[in-house]
Amino acid sequence: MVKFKSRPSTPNGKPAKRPRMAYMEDSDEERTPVKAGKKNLESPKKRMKSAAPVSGKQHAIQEQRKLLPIAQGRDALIHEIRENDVTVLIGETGSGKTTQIPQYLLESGLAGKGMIAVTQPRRVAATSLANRVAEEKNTEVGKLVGYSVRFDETSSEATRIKYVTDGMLVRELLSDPILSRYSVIIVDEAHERTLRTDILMANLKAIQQKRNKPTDRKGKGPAAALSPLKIVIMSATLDAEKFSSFYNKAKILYVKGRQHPVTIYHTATSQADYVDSALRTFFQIHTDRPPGDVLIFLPGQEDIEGLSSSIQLYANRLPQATPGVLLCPLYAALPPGQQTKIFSPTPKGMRKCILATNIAETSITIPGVKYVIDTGKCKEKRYIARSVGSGFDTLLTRDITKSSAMQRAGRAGREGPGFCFRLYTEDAFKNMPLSAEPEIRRCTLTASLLQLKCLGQDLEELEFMDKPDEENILSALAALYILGALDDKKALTKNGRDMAFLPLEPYLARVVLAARELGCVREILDIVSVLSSNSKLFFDSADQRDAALEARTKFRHSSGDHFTILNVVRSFDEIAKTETNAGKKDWCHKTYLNFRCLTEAVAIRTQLKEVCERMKIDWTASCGDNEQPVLRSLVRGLVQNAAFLQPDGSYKQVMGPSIVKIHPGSVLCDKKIPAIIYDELVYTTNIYARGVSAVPRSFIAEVPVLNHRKA
Ligand SMILES: Nc1ncnc2c1ncn2[C@@H]1O[C@H](COP(=O)(O)OP(=O)(O)OP(=O)(O)O)[C@@H](O)[C@H]1O
Repeated sequence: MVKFKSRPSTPNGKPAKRPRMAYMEDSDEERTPVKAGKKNLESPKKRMKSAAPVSGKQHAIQEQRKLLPIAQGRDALIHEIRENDVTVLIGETGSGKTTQIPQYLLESGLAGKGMIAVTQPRRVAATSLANRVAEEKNTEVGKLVGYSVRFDETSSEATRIKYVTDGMLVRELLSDPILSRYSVIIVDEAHERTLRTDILMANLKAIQQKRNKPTDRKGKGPAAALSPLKIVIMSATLDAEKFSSFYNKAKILYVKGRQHPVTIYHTATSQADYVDSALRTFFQIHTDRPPGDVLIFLPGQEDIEGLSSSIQLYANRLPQATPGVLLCPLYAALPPGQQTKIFSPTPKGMRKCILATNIAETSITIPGVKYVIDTGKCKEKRYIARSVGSGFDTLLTRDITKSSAMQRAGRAGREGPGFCFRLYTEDAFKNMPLSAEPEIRRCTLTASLLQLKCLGQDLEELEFMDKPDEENILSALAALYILGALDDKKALTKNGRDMAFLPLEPYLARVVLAARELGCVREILDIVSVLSSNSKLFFDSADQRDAALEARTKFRHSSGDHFTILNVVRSFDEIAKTETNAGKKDWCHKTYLNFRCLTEAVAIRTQLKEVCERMKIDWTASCGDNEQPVLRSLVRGLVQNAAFLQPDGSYKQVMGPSIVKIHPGSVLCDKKIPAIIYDELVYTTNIYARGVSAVPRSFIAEVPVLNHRKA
C-alpha cells in the first residue's frame, strides 16, 4: 500500500480549495489581466448563430468551449494581441490556450489573409490538437484546420490554422526564410525550451524585425510588400519575464483559472522503487476509486514495458466482477498509428491505463483520463563534450522539474474533476527547480548547426535566449567539417546542403551520400533505417545474452554488426511477404529481435526512398555480394567513431582520447581486429563501443579530412 498524505494540494503546491472560476489575475503592475469586453468583436451568441446547423455533440462542444476560463477574456485577449507585436501568454493547464486562441484570432480577422501556425514540441500533440480544433470548427482535419509533422502534412489551400511541430517550422525556413505564409505564429509550450523552439524563437525575432519595420508599412524600403507578423508565446509554466525581455519587453498576459479542479496527493515518504509504487498506486485506484482512466508517467520505454506486464499479470488475477484493464503504452518509438490508440474510447466496463513518457506531458487532452500517477522521473538527453570531435549524447533518468510536475497534473481534470498521485513527497516537489536547463545548453548542436548554415546563419551570430556553450559549438563545427558538410572556411558545401535535405542525423546522411557515389544505396538504406529507429534492434540484457546470441547465430556476419543488421532486415523482409503481424512478432520473439524497431525501420525506409527520389538518388542501386562499398560508405559517416587495436586488446579512438572495448553484445566482441568503426559509446564499468564493424585501416586513411590533417 502506498501511503499518501491525507491533505491534498493543488498543482502548484498550494493547499486545495474550491476551484476558482474567477478567470483573470487581479490587476498588478507587472501582470496584465485580461478582461472581457471590446466593442469591435462579435458576441459569443452571434458567433454561435452564424455557425452551421449543429448536431447534439457539436452543441455540447460549443457549450463546453464557452465554459473554458479563457472564453471570458476572449475579446480582451484579441485586443491585446492586436495592439502588441509580441505577446507572452500564461494560463493554467486546461484553461483553453492552445485550442481557443488560434480560433479567436481567426474569427477576429486579425490573421488577415495569412495562416496561423501553432507550434508544438511533439507530433502527437500537433495531430491530436488539429483533430480537436477541426471538430470544434465542425469540419474535417486538413481543411480549415490542418497539421504538419515530419513525413505527414495534412493541410490544403483552405487551411488557416495549422498545428506544426517546431522542427517542421524550422525546416520551412529553408524554403521560405521569412515564413511569409503566416501572419500569426504561436509558440506553444515554450517553457520546454527545445533546441528547435530556441532556434525558431531567434529566427522569429529577426523575421519580425524585417516584416514589421515601420518604414515598410508606410510603403518605403525593399520589404514594403511584407505583411506584419504577430508572435504569441504561450505556456502554463513559464518564466514570463525572461521571454518578455528577449522580445524587447513584450506584453505579458495572465489568464487565471481552470475549468475543473485537480486534487493532488503526495506520498508521505519518498519511494525507493517508483515502478513498484506506480503498480501499487494503480491498483489502489482501480479497486477503490470510481470509473475513470489512469495516466501513468514513467521515464522510458523499458519501465513502460515492465510495468505494463506487471499490471496485466495482477489484473488477470482480480475477481471477475472487477473491471478489466486496457493497457496503452505511449512513447516516441511507437509508430504514430499506435500512439493515437490512446485516444480511442474506452470499452464499456473497462478502465484504460495509459503508460507514457513525457510525450504526454504537455498540450494533449486524453478523453476519459481522471487519474494521473506521476513517478517524478524522466529521461534527459545531455551532451558530454570530451574533446573536439569526440563528444557524445547520454540519456539519463533524472528527477523532473516543477514545470513538468504541474504539466503532468494538468493532464487530469480536463473533462471533469481530476486527481494526481505524486510518488514523491511535498517537500521533494517544493525543492524541484522550476524548469530544466534549455536543450541548447546541453544537447549536440551538429544537426541544428547544419540547418542554420543552410539558412545562411551561424550559431555564434544568431541572437538566442541562452547562448550555446563554446565547446559544444566547436564540436559541432568540427563534426560537420569532418563529414565534409563545411569547408575549411566554415562555409556550407554541396554535400552539406544535400545532407540537410535528408531527414537523418548528419552522420547517417553522410553515409547515404557516400552510398550514392559507391552504388550501394539499397543496402545502406536498410542499415540506416534501423540505426534511425528510436529503439534498439537487439535485446541484449546480460542475463539473456547467451540465449539471444545463440538464437541469432544465422544472422551473424564476420565483418560485424552493420552487416548483421542487414541480414536481419533481409530476413524480416522475406518473413513479411508471407506472415501476418502476429507471425512477424513471433519470429522476432524467437530470435530476440525488437519487432517495434523493425516495424519502425521499415516505415523510415519507405520515407527515405521517397526523399531519395526527390533528390534523384537511385535507391535501387545495389552492390550485390561486394561488401566493400557498404563498409566504405559507413566509414565516411562514422569516421569520428573509428578506433585502432592496441597491443593490450583494447581500442584507441582515432580522433579522440578514449580507450574503448567492444561491447559484449557485438558479434565482434571477442575478436581482435586492427581497425573498427562503431555507432556509439556506452558507459558502464568500461567504455564500450556498440554497433561495431571491422574495416580495413586504409578505408579510414582515405577519408579526405584525415588526408588534409596529415598534409
Ligand atoms: N481532444 C479533446 N477531447 C475533449 N476535450 C478536449 C480535447 N481537447 C481539448 N479539450 C477540452 O478543452 C480544454 C482546453 O484545452 P487546451 O488544450 O486548449 O488547454 P490549454 O490551456 O492549452 O492546456 P495545456 O496548457 O495543458 O496545453 C481541455 O481542458 C478539455 O476540456
